[in-house]
Amino acid sequence: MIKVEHLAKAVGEDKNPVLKDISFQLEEGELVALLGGSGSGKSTLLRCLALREKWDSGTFKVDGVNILGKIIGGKRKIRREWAYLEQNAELNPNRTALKNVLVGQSAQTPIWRMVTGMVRSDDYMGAMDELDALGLLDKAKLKTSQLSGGERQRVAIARALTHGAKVILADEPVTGLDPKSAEKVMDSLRNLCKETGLTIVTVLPLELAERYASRLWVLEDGKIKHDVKGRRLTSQERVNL
Ligand SMILES: Nc1ncnc2c1ncn2[C@@H]1O[C@H](COP(=O)(O)OP(=O)(O)OP(=O)(O)O)[C@@H](O)[C@H]1O
Repeated sequence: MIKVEHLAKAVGEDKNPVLKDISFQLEEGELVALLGGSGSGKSTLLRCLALREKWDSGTFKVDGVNILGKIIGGKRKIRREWAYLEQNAELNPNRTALKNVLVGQSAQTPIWRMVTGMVRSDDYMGAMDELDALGLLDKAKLKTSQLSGGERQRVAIARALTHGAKVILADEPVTGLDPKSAEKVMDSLRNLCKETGLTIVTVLPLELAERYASRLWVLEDGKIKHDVKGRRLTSQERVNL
């Protein structure tokens, strides 16, 4: 269980208070869509949760562990078990999809493995399983430069899962994709949440958010103004989107 209370974050030289008071509780397997007008703080919130930004204030607990406390283990837990996918997934274009999955993000991969590209056979099987689950088995041996945008996004997701991600924070994972590819990515994500208990917080266009997310958060004035489960937004709730 993830519990955030009173997260605040001001950005830039003029200390613009983008996040003023963010509080929520999240259970395993939820797929949360972050909505809000341009500049409402969606990316800033994801970056704070990924510990890419220092929090000004607030408490952050995961399974009872105080993440921002003095014990180092809390932050390490997030770095090991959570994956942050930026808008354009960084993959090595000259390596195959499989190699990109195997020799993943620097924080999670031993340096010798990144340099040599060497892998163990159980890692190989694990990576093939994730590629299969994301509908990419037949693309495993292609270089990622030969894949479509949606396929590359799914490789990035497979990489996060292979490296043990329990939570994925994804900033606009389907932006720039054609509608069919976007649906494929969202289908994969929704299935993973349902079947494996993966938790996702992601920025999505409203139409896809309402179709695929189990929960909708509307950010406004530095707060989660609406927190909606199991239904679409009302016209009043979507007025500033
Ligand atoms: N490093 C920074 N320095 C100065 N201002 C920043 C910085 N990061 C974000 N901001 C500002 O904070 C506000 C929130 O930005 P953020 O990227 O979180 O919004 P967003 O909701 O993701 O926006 P969009 O939907 O347009 O991507 C914006 O006004 C942005 O200009």
